[in-house]
Formats: sequence, structure tokens, C-alpha cells
Amino acid sequence: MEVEKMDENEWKYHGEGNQSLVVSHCQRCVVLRFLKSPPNQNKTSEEILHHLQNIVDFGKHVMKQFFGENYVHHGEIIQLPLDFVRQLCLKIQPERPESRCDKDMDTLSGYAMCLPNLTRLQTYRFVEHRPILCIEIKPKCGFIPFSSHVSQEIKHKVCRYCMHQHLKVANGKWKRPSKYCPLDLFSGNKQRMHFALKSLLQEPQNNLKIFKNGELIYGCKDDQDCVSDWNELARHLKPFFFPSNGLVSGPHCTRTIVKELIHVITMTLLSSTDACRAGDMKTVPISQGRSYCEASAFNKELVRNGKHKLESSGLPRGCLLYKTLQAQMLDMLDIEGLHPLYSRVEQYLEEFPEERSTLQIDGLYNEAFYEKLLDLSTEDDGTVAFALTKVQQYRIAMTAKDCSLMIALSPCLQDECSEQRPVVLTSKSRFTFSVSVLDLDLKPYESIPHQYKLDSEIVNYYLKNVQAKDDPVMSTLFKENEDCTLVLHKV
Ligand SMILES: O=P(O)(O)O[C@@H]1[C@@H](OP(=O)(O)O)[C@H](OP(=O)(O)O)[C@H](O)[C@H](OP(=O)(O)O)[C@H]1OP(=O)(O)O
Ligand SMILES: Nc1ncnc2c1ncn2[C@@H]1O[C@H](COP(=O)(O)OP(=O)(O)OP(=O)(O)O)[C@@H](O)[C@H]1O
Repeated sequence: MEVEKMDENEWKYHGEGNQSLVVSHCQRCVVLRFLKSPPNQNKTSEEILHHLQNIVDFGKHVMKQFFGENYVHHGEIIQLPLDFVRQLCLKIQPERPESRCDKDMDTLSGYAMCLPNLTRLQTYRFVEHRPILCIEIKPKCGFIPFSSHVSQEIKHKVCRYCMHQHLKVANGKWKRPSKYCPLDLFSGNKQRMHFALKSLLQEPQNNLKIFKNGELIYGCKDDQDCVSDWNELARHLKPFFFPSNGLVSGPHCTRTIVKELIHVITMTLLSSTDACRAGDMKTVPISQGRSYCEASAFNKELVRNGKHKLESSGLPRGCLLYKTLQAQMLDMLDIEGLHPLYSRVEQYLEEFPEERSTLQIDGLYNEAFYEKLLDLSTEDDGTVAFALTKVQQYRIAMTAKDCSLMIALSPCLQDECSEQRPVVLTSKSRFTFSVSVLDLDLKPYESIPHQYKLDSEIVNYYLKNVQAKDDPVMSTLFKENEDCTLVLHKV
């Protein structure tokens, strides 16, 4: 990219999260990713550069090992003319959702990350401008904690996502709870996966987005502005799934197209298209812990129908969901077991602050950092080294619990499909596809106390407001606890 000739008119607003803002090039398949920060808390250019360097190094040296070379696009740092960045920021400001405007895009350093545009990534090398469909899923945590440090029994039964939904609705983040449960998606069982994906399509929240030729056609632009019109979605998807237009319109057509879409997503998520170094490293047997969540609507439906055995077919070892889950499961102790170890590291750092860089708390995220993560022992020998390893593994797990999976699909004819490219078939069409993972920025060390607090807020809210209502005994117990006025009688 010729940075001297950058023109803001060639770029447009693409999307943003809590930490970064993304713009895409109008013609080429690249995006620029800028860091964001709260107003008046601007970092120096050196700090931004260091942060971005850490993100790139972490992707390159650590996450590629966990996920595989082809799934991770670590990108590169680019230095842009400040004038271009300022003009770009002004240009895109009206496009930004209000709920994200509590932070500003960094316009002072001139540094950004340059990445392939995964919503337009051509899966078929020889033909350009082929229509392309991209599905982005933020699956969240796909397992129930198995750690003995967990203090509340409910955490062994109901997954964090399902519990958190209630708090989010109560806080006004979302209007309605979603029926999506990550344990269904990560089950490897096609029926459960279909249910999970259908639930995501019904209530996408910030867990599902669909792009057509790089444009968002389905999902939430803003917390309050969610597009979930299946007829409109089907209209967009019809040329992909029924290219010869052989399907009549109407609700039946919509349902058929959505079913085909769900089928394609399931097949691509279960496909194994890449090997990785950590492939042999089995963090935790998936059989450990419960493989279903009691709050899952799918599970409740089964119980209602008198069936009590929920199928979990297991994930194929090479697929992206499996790799994501393995990385998530580096959280072996749960935040409750991790927090005291964090305090141990903190205490050590208070005594020896100069050790912070040797301990690689804020980088360098190199090969040595990765090697230290491979020690999976949970036997605490009381050392700072043990505590630090668990803290770093927990940070990786948190990162994997918050990443997004991108599935890019482009239609191909039978004789066009090359053997090197994976293909997925539907009833009337075929697609070459690629899967990748994004937002692999390592979660900061400093966020651990917040995680600890949030965990107890989520669980306490659920116990008090949801489980207590389902369970009359619990309900009475909570009522008694709430009304515990002590009345003193004269004796
Ligand atoms: O804590 P969670 O599970 O609510 O996850 C946060 C996400 O909320 P979600 O529940 O997915 O809507 C949250 O997503 P939104 O900003 O709500 O879209 C962020 O991804 C946040 O990451 P960071 O701390 O900004 O790096 C995420 O925080 P981390 O916990 O990953 O740090
Ligand atoms: N390489 C890419 N290609 C296409 N789209 C991208 C790319 N990187 C990010 N995006 C889009 O921009 C959005 C925001 O990016 P990202 O998830 O990295 O932000 P974030 O602020 O780090 O997120 P979070 O809120 O989870 O911390 C993504 O949800 C995705 O839709």
C-alpha cells in the first residue's frame, strides 16, 4: 500500500468493537484496524505502537500455534499520514453506532493494523469479483467449568453465557434474551448445532453478523438497531443457494433458504482445513465437565419431551470450533481458582516491580512466551512461576472466549472447484470456503479483578432472579434472606 497516496474517500466505515474500529477499502480486499480509547485518555504514539506490535506478535507467535497457520491473519502495522487519519475519522463519524461512541478512534499516533478483509476474502484464487457471503460468529465460552475451585453449584450446571443473558437484559444491553447456548454450538451434534445457529439468527445480538460482498446484511449495527428479518435475509441469499431461481417465494422459501444456510455453516464449522502445532496438546479432555447446559432451550425441550440424554457427538479434532474450545479450556481453574494466583503475582510485582518485563506480563509475546504456556499441571507448588503460568493461560483462554469466527463462502461450479480448496455442498449449489478467526488480542493482565467481580455478579443475579423463580424452595430461601429484620422481644 502506498501510504503517501492515501485518500479517505477510498475507505469506508466497516465496523467496531469495544477496543478497535475497522474501515475497509472500497475496491481492494483490505481493512485498517485502529485502536480506540476513552476521550482524554489518549496514549502516546509509542504506547500505541507497542500495543499494536504486541497484537501482531501475539497472533504470529502464539495464536497461530493454537489455531493453525491458515486460520489466523496477524496482519502488519502501518504508519499513515496524520492528515489522512484525521479526515477518515471525520468521514466515518456519522456511521458509527451511538453505543460505541464512548470511545474515540486513535487519530494521534498515525499507526494502524492492515489486515485482509475477511468478509471479502476470495476463497477461489483465479476468479475475481465473484459474489461472496461471509458469516461472522462470536461463539463465546463453550464449556462448563469443571474446576473444584468453583464455589457455586449452579456454575457446574448452567453456562456463563446463558446466565449472563439475564443480567444483560436486566441492564438494558439487549431487549430480549437469546436462546443461543454456546454448549449446543460446540457439541458437534448436528441437531444441537442447528438449534444454536437458528437461535443466533433469531436474536443475533453481537454474536452473529452476515456480510454479502463485504456489506453487512444481517446482524446488529447498534445494540438498539438489530436486523432480524428472515424474509429480507432470504432475498439476499436466494441467488447463492438457488442460483437458477427454481424456488417459489413465501414463508416456505424463506425457511428452506435459512435451513440451507444453517447447514452450510454447520458443515464448514466442522470441517478440518488446517493443522496446528498445539494440535497434539490436549488441554483438557472434552469429556470432563458437563457437556450440556441446563438452561439451554434445546435441553429444556428434550426434558419436556421426557428425554434426558443430550447427545454430544464431539468435535472433529482439526476443526476451528475444536481449536477454539481447546484454547478456551486453558482456563482450568476458573476465575475463582485463578484469582488467588493473580494476587500472588501481584504481591510479587509490588515487591519487585522491575521484574514485570522479565515475567512477560505486557509482552514480549514470542516463542518463549508460547513455550511456557504448554505446562498444563494444576498442582500448585506455591511458587510465583506456577501462578504466572496459570495467569497467562487464563488470559489466552479469555481471548479465545471472546474471539470471532469468520466463514467466507463463494459459489463455484462443479468443474471449477480445485482439489486444494475445501468445498461444501447444498441441495442446489456448491461453495468453496475458508474459515478464519479474528479479534485475537490478548486480554490484559489488569482485567482479572474485573473478571472476578463480573463472575460473581452474573452468578448472584441468576441465583436471585432466575433460579429462585424456577425453584420454589430457593425462592422462599431468598425471600427469607431479604426480609431478615431482627425483631427483639422482651423476655
Ligand atoms: O465479559 P464478557 O463475556 O461480557 O465479554 C465482553 C464482550 O461482551 P459480550 O458479553 O460478548 O457482549 C464485549 O463485547 P461488546 O463490547 O459488548 O460487543 C467485549 O468484547 C469485551 O472485550 P474487551 O474487554 O473490550 O476486550 C468482552 O470482555 P472480556 O471479558 O472478554 O474482557
Ligand atoms: N480483518 C477483518 N476483516 C473483516 N472484518 C473485520 C476484520 N477485523 C475486524 N472486522 C470487523 O470489525 C468488527 C470489530 O473488530 P474487532 O472484533 O477486532 O473489534 P474489537 O474492538 O477488538 O472487539 P471486542 O469488542 O470483542 O473487543 C468485527 O466484529 C468484524 O465485523
